Amino acid sequence: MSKRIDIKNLDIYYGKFHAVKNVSMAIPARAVTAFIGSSGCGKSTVLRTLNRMHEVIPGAYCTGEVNLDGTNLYGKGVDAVAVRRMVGMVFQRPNPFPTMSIKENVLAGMKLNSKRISASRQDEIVEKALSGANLWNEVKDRLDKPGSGLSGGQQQRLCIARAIAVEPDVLLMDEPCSALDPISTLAIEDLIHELKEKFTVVIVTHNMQQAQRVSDQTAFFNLKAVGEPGELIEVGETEQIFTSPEHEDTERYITGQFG
Ligand SMILES: Nc1ncnc2c1ncn2[C@@H]1O[C@H](COP(=O)(O)OP(=O)(O)OP(=O)(O)O)[C@@H](O)[C@H]1O
Repeated sequence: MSKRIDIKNLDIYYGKFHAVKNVSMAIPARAVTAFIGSSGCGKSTVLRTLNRMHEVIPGAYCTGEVNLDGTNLYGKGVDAVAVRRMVGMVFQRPNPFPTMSIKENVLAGMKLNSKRISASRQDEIVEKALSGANLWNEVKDRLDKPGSGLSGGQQQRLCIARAIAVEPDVLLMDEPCSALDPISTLAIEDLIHELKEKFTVVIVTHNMQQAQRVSDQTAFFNLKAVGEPGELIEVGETEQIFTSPEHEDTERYITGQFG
């Protein structure tokens, strides 16, 4: 569990559109890495290539390497479904399966991955994943009720439970708090602190305070002009990026002068 990622010379395209140019960076294990940058610079695009999720978009492809503890996720014979099991994802809007109970939602990924799980093992997995997502105490007495009956913040924690139930190595989060109120946001941020003990976490956020609160490392992406590909401008320890960035564009972005 918890593996490092090494991105090498990654270029990403949507058909003929070159969306992101030549990204190389390391993402350490057992740490939180934040992707920041103005709208359209390619943060979500890069995030999606870390578990080959961009491949569900017709025409989208990338070149270069994404190595998970040394294994290239784009190497010959590597199965995209197996990759998504190792590298889980949580989206902007909580998206529990509406017709499924809380318990079924947690087990949804497991059932896709393995044939039969005994009832007692299912109970263990559900309790462990919901506890890991800080939701167990709130839902343990209503596991058979629909997941869609929970509050927005609870639904997002349910989605995190669903993602961690399959015990991935990496957890990708694409603006996981953008649809949540401030209290639910703080609950998710606290949870992210705990998750990094077990998982490598990568989070896209527009919220500078959030990047500073939750991440150990920050990567700043930028776009020279509309129609140009997004680029990684700099990556470093979060404190350094926010106190003494090397690039003028980073300084302007974190001080709110553009974006
Ligand atoms: N499915 C898609 N098909 C075609 N182009 C896309 C697709 N998704 C994103 N793009 C384009 O790729 C570029 C990068 O988009 P992306 O969503 O990765 O940026 P972002 O930095 O995450 O933006 P935001 O902060 O607004 O979410 C943009 O020009 C966008 O229009």
